[in-house]
Amino acid sequence: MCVIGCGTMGEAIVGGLMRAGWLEPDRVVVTARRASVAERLHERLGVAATTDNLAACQGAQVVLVCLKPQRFAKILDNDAMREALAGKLLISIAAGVTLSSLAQWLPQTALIRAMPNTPCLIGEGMTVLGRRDAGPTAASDEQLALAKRIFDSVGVTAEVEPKLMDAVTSLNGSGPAFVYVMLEAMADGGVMMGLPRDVAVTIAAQVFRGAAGMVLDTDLHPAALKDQVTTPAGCTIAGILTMEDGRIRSVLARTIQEATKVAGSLG
Ligand SMILES: NC(=O)C1=CN([C@@H]2O[C@H](COP(=O)(O)OP(=O)(O)OC[C@H]3O[C@@H](n4cnc5c(N)ncnc54)[C@H](O)[C@@H]3O)[C@@H](O)[C@H]2O)C=CC1
Ligand SMILES: O=C(O)[C@@H]1CCC=N1
Repeated sequence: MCVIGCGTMGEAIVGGLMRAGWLEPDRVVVTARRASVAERLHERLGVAATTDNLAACQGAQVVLVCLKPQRFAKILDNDAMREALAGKLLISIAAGVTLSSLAQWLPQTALIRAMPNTPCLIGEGMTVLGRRDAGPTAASDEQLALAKRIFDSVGVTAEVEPKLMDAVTSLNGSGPAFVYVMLEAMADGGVMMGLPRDVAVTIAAQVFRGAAGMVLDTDLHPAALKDQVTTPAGCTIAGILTMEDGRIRSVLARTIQEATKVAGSLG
């Protein structure tokens, strides 16, 4: 396997794969733009690291591209790369780089788009996969299963139609940042009411973790879970009405809508 552009996300995924025992260090090569960065990656991850993207792709069966969207064309759209990647599986995690663009550059490569998020770093990621259902660049069921195994090692995976990748880029890829803003704001409220900052942040983070677990581990709708907390004439409903006065639901939903629009323009 090779990881082209091994930055924040690439390192999270490679680290997760090795921790899960899924990938031996001698089975992966990672790339970076600068030799000093490659050297540091080699030291941190214990894997081969190079600045030579072409050689890395030539020696790999599976190629995970973790470059920023604007770097894709320069690195992938050339004959040497087309030849190196023909008949192989390429998985791109970039926002906004469509399967159509990838197929134009690499018409003989099996292609999968994946949208992971930074909690992959701690094995709590969510990754959403998309592939074309026909044509020379459509990944096979076996290739999709392989991609799923890769990302299952750093969290949970799901599949959507390719046309929904911008929506999952926003909800899933950007989602952690939106949660951090909400978490920080709730902790600020605790600080305002006298809690020490570290205590407030720990409580807020555990509230998000616990509440998310309740949604995932029970069959209950979020609204039913909210009702469990909301004592008549109690403090929770007082807080919820304040949230609704601030139009928090439409603000959050529109956040996903706006980020989806921008995600679609990044490729
Ligand atoms: N950061 C996030 O939360 C998420 C990012 N993504 C997508 O993942 C991709 C990577 O994002 P990050 O890891 O955050 O970015 P990053 O900037 O940390 O990683 C990109 C890496 O590419 C390397 N690079 C640049 N030019 C290169 C070249 N010519 N050859 C080889 N390597 C080169 C850089 O050294 C850098 O380490 C982006 O396309 C982004 O849309 C997807 C989901 C979540
Ligand atoms: O903000 C971005 O463009 C990237 C894609 C998803 C998360 N971060």
